[in-house]
Amino acid sequence: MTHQLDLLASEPPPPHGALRELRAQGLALRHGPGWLPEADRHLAALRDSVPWKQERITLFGRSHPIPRLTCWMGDPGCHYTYSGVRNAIEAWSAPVLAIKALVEAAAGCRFNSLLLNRYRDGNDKLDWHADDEPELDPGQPIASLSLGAARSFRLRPRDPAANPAAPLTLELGHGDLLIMAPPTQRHWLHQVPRRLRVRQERLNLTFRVIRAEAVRHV
Ligand SMILES: O=C(O)CCC(=O)C(=O)O
Ligand SMILES: [Fe+2]
Repeated sequence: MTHQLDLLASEPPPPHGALRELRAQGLALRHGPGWLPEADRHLAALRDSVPWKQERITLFGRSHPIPRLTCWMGDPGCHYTYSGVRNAIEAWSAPVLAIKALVEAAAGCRFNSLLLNRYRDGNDKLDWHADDEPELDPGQPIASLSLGAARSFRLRPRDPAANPAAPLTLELGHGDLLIMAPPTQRHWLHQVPRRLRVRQERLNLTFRVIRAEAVRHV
């Protein structure tokens, strides 16, 4: 079922576990508010078990901590370079595999890698980008699962001159699933802006498919 974006505000929320479609030019999303069962238990398990890292990026010759904690997980060989950071791969852990199985069933796709982000409070953020790195398979969806504090997730067309669709903001809450299907990453950018009033932390898991040709067993 396809909805008009401007009708969404007047629609009742979808039943638990259902995904609503959001479409615009070059954009194909499916959003399930509160989709994950037992979200509290998953949040506690991930918070305590994931080997969170404080990565740094170098801008104009100066090194800065990135404004969130991260962890890269995946099948052996699924390396991924993100904002110039070549992440060490962690092996899949049991708490993550439990969520991965549910997300794969909903997305209809097998994921071989995952970026976990931990926004410690509303000061942590993620700037405008698309998940369009060359090692990612552009024909596969990216599935994003959120736990903890609700945060705004903004999307806008990459080239507003070519794409007149209006920017949109989703509030991604505890247990929400957001599937970003092709060609979303090609035509749209997304961000998680700072929200200084948010004191609680939020975890986000983006499941991805690294192209077979890019898997390197070194
Ligand atoms: O935290 C989010 O909701 C988005 C994360 C994201 O866009 C990414 O990891 O590439
Ligand atoms: Fe992203």
